[in-house]
Amino acid sequence: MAQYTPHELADKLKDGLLSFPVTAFDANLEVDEPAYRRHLEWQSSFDVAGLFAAGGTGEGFALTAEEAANVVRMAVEEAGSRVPVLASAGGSTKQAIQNAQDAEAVGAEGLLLLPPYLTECDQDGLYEHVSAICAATKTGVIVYNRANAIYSADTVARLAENHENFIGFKDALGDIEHLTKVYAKNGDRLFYLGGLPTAETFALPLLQLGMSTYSSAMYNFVPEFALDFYKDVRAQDRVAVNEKLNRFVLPYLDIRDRVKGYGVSIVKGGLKVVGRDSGSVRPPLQDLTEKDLADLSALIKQAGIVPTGASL
Ligand SMILES: O=C([O-])C(=O)C[C@H](O)[C@@H](O)C(=O)[O-]
Repeated sequence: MAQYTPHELADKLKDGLLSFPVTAFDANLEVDEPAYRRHLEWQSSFDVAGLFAAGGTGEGFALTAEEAANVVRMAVEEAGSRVPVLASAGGSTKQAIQNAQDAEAVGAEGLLLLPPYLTECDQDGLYEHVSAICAATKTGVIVYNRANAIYSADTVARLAENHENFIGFKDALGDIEHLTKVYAKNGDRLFYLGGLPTAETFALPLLQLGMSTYSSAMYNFVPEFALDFYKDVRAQDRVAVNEKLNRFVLPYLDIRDRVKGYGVSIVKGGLKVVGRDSGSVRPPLQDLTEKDLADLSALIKQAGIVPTGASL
């Protein structure tokens, strides 16, 4: 049973950092329940505003619907009393409705709606797709603006007008003109979150466009650093943000960009480095090579951001 109304949820999420926990796998690449629960316990022990289970960093794209529902259930059981847990929904409209209802049944407070799979779509079709999902759940729905699902300012406004539980707009496109139009038209009716890969990189400029928060993948393995970064962003402390970009985030991008799909693999690599192994990534992703892992380890150490209690 949800503890927040959709609007209470939006209020909570918009003013804090958002965690997208990895899904732990064992040596056979099956979901590793104990390791996942340990990770959730750690992730929810800090001051984050929301925890999105089985998202992109959680390899939701590599989970079956049953696995995803199970992962969300564990997240609610483990962390739900401390921080609101949200789930992902994707695929066909019917599949996304099923994901939404599975998530609601296990106590998720909200939903991140991923783009439909393997097709093009235009505004009326997107409107119908999102409308059907909003109508099928009482929980808050956030659309993910990326790939084939680019929501115009008018479509966002139409959804907001017709669905009370439509609460948020997450962006992974980074088109300034588009974001300006969406925010200018919809203002505080929604909350806005940045979701470009390694969201810290863009966090300060996007704040000016109304995006008061973002999904932090690196929060998984350096939570204290990620939270400090978010504080600096919200304080609009450009000097502090730049210092952290130079000390860790930008050199981190250099390792992340060595192989396609490393955006997730590097997060699991970071967890290995800090002694909180969550296993390998599932195909089609690949684990960091030994050299890349060693470089990441050296960078975390050199940046002086080893999490409390860990030793490298
Ligand atoms: O679904 C997800 O994991 C994401 O939103 C992508 C990442 O969290 C992205 O924002 C990042 O890499 O920081």
